[in-house]
Amino acid sequence: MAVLPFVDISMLASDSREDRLGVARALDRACTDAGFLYIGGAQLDWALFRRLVARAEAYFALDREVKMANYIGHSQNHSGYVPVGEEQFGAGTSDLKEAYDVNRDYPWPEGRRPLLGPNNWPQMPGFREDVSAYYRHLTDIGGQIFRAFALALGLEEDHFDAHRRNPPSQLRLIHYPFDSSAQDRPGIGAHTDYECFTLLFATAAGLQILDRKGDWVDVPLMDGAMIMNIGDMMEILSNGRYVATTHRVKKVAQQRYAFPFFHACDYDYVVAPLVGDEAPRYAPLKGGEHLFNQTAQTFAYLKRRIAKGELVLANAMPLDSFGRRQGPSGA
Ligand SMILES: O=C(O)CCC(=O)C(=O)O
Ligand SMILES: [Fe+2]
Repeated sequence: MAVLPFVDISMLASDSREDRLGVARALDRACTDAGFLYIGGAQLDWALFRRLVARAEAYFALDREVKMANYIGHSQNHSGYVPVGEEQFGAGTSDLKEAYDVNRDYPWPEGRRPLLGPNNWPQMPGFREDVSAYYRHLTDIGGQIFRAFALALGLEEDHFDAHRRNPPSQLRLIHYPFDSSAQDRPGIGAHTDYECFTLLFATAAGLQILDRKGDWVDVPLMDGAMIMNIGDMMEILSNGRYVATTHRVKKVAQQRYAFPFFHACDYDYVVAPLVGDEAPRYAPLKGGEHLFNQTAQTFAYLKRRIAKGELVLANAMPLDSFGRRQGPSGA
């Protein structure tokens, strides 16, 4: 079992800079030591979480044909239903999970990007409203945490605000079905998250992280807390001070729902180390491009577009370019 640090972010909502700095220091320590942590705080609205679970349960219980009407492979900006088998992390293995993916709902024609456009919503009363309310809530919490990271990295507190006007942050509703015959398939293969940081809420244990020794360890759920982890882009921004920890969901022994929210900066924001006069250890990359390139390497519909020559990736990096390398037990 992993023993992860816990950070209470309540004081990020305080008017006192000293209070906010206190949280920033705790966050800095936790991210330097572990890269995976629990966060709790008075600003987390648990009623929104419960409504999200109820919507997910109702949605995933629909027939496959109904869900396929919103197949993500029909969308132009990566939003919609992800059937079992669509995502492949390792060669020859596909994840045993289905999902519904939404982005920032961006209706305007100007400024669209491969991961920024209008969301694809299912015909299910209340789904759009509750998922959007959760999305807005997590966007607010994420904004507070971005400001704490700015303080932790010695930047102006509002440093990231100007780079987060329309970030293509993704919210995934993931359902890992119970299947007793599939114990050896990964729920989700080993990976790092691509964005700055992820806030995860899940209904059951199952997540594992790769520790410093190269062993997979279980991450237990903690009551009243979300799980947070560093992604590739924060590893770059912090010049490796925080590391994107490799994780997976292994051998699902019970039905499970998980809701990761991946906090990104604007699509065109160039992600480069932001730490003073230290020598940069990472080459800059375009945030949205990295996110889309990594996504295109795991989703079957995007791989098909690449194979047909409809989609050409620029500057794509291997999937395991960040974080600690895979442990001895494999994916
Ligand atoms: O299901 C989980 O707990 C984690 C999911 C995850 O790692 C991801 O979607 O990137
Ligand atoms: Fe992940």
